Amino acid sequence: MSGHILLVVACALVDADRRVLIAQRPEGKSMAGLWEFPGGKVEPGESPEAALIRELEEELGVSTKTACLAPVSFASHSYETFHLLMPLYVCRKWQGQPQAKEHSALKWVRPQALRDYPMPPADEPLIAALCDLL
Ligand SMILES: Nc1nc2c([nH]c(=O)n2[C@H]2C[C@H](O)[C@@H](COP(=O)(O)OP(=O)(O)OP(=O)(O)O)O2)c(=O)[nH]1
Ligand SMILES: [Mg+2]
Repeated sequence: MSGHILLVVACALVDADRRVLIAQRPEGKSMAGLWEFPGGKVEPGESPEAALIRELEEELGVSTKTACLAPVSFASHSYETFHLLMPLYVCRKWQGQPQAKEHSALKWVRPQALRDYPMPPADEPLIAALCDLL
């Protein structure tokens, strides 16, 4: 374990068929090419829910509200330069059609198929939690 704790919030959007939205990290970013749950860093003075609502708007162009965000689990993982603490929420109700505004691709996948997509190491335990829930 090295460095500071980085607080990142992430969201599994779940559609009517119980599929989950994953997004591919673009070239030029760390872990480029890996598939992740949309989300990002919580800014100073921001609540996790407000940060997630902001990130969903910025990254996907969808809007939702705190009442539509349900906590599922969290990731706690040591990367080389920071320790990631990442609450994962599920959201089943939002407005707008998700668009890849900051990612190179989006994909709706069944929970059991998440294992077929390379994800950051921190996300591994979250897949099981989602499979249990959905
Ligand atoms: N959003 C997201 N980040 C993840 C996941 N798994 C994982 O290890 N991370 C890591 C990657 C990054 O080191 C960190 C935050 O992601 P990020 O750099 O895209 O943060 P951000 O959206 O605020 O983007 P930026 O403005 O800093 O570019 O969390 C995940 O499933 N979703
Ligand atoms: Mg992000």
